[in-house]
Amino acid sequence: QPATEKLPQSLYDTMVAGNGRIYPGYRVNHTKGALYEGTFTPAPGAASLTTAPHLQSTPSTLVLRYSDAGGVPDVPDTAPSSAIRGLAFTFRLPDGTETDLMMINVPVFAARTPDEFLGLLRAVQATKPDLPAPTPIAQFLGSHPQALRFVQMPKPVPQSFATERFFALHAYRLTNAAGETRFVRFRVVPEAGTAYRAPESLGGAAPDLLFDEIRTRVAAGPVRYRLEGQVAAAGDVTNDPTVAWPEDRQVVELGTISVTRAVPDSLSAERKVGFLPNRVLPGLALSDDPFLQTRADVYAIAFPARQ
Ligand code: HEM
Repeated sequence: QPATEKLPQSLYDTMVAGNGRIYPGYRVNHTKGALYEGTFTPAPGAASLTTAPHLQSTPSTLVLRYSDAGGVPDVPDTAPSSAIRGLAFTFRLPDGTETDLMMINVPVFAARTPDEFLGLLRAVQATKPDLPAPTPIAQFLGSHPQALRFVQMPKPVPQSFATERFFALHAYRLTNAAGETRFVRFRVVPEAGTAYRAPESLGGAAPDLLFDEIRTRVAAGPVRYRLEGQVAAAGDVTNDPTVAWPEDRQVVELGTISVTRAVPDSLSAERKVGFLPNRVLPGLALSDDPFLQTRADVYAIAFPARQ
């Protein structure tokens, strides 16, 4: 990468190029999605970790968007390129204060740094059908075990967006009223439990299987998730989202997410909505994970480009 090249712009441009064509008004990644509303009620233990206002006692309203990764608006939900799914939230307090959380349905990422992620995107794009082995992507995966593990990780199609777990991946730095600071990774666990579809059940599945399902489910009653914070122990890595923290780390229940309503005319509504991994509030700060700032810089390019 030449020194003059700006990383966020390169990431954005490379994603656009990877899509092969532009869908005006749509996101360049997580293009297929749907907007919902709901509420968040903090759990009593949340304030032990942070003074962030949405994690005290006042409920927030939520705007949230379910998505399939990839750059194609009408991709089938069962396509391999849709296997990474997103869930992004804006929490809005009664005084208008806002904070966001962005999650995907895998607990670790494919790249250790944004620069390495750019390398992965470029290796994918440089791999043309008739190239001799080893192809650029095979070479990349051969020299980046975290990326190989990400590619090989099982990513079954969930029964529903309501039976999937989601992870914010990057550590955040939380400070409580006593001034104690801890690193936390947020995740969301479905109240219905996790449930996945058998691959042999997917033949002939409707292209909008999961988006149709969640609309019907929410219309019948609220869909609930638990927001949890996994708390780092001393020495746990906070700047690399490919490194999972051991599962025996303390997990604090932070509150209940209730998805209550599909936003009518989601397609035009979601265009005006954007989420940012660095939209934080006092008591909740970024860690030293370089993705948080670089991603925010990429999203700040992507949002105006689709208005
Ligand atoms: C350097 C790495 C990454 C790049 C370049 C990138 C880029 C993008 C872009 C350009 C969009 C569309 C944004 C918009 O138009 O508003 C997007 C959406 C999204 N990204 Fe990333 N992303 C990266 C890493 C991640 C990670 C690690 C996560 C998970 C924690 C994530 C979760 C999401 C979600 C959930 C959306 C959809 C947001 C929505 O529904 O509006 N991304 N990403």
